[in-house]
Amino acid sequence: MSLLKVENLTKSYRTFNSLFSHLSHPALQNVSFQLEKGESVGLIGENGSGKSTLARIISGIEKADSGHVWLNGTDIYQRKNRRQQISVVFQDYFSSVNPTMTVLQAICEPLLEQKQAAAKSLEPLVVQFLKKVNLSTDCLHKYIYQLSGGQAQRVCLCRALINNPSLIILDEALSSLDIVTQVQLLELLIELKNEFQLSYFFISHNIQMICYLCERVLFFKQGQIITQSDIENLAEIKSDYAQKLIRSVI
Ligand SMILES: Nc1ncnc2c1ncn2[C@@H]1O[C@H](COP(=O)(O)OP(=O)(O)OP(=O)(O)O)[C@@H](O)[C@H]1O
Repeated sequence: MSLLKVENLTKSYRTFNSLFSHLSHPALQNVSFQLEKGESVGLIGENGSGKSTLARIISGIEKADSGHVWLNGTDIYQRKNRRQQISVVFQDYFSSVNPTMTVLQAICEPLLEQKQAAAKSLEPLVVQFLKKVNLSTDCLHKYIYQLSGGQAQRVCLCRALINNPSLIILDEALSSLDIVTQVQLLELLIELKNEFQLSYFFISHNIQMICYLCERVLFFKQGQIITQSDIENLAEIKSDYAQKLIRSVI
């Protein structure tokens, strides 16, 4: 059984063009794909092609108009399944976590929503996770706004890991970091993947990062997967659109 099965997802947004009429704009059109346990899949596509909409729907933040998302054979809209098994890290770390929380509070928050526990009692666990993402325990009582971008994104990774998920969605999670920090975090993601048997759904405009982290890549255009390829066969891809996206970075 696949870890993730996405079946015929369709989503449209309404935009009002006057007080009384609206236009329906399709963001996703019959999107289907599967991701196996332990596999990491990249998603690349031009701006506005619907990548973040897909991420929000798979993670259960937003609902599709039609279609299904199955995780380990269970519908993700059953809240308890989603919360424990899918985590998301977004590009904008300062809006993903409340900047006035301490690192301890921010990392514990997903667990506190599930369990009746106090942040203090989870401190030893948080310290273990900080070590895993190479953050000093000196950070524990710092506020999020006092961290650098790279440190804040490591905190977001800790938050994502603490629920022991089987799938982490990374939506442009490294895009706003400098190249040195990007490479450090890519290496860290690979270590964490091996240690926790994770799968990643990695959304990026950068095919080089996708090649580094993933085994397969989906090419997205106007809300549809137009082609896909194993990373090792990328040179043989036929689609002009996919070739253009590959050439735009390499
Ligand atoms: N909440 C919303 N309300 C209305 N339209 C939306 C909403 N969210 C996204 N859209 C529209 O849906 C389309 C897909 O947007 P989305 O952000 O998913 O694309 P994307 O591929 O992630 O873009 P980018 O690479 O620029 O981040 C766009 O036309 C966008 O304007």
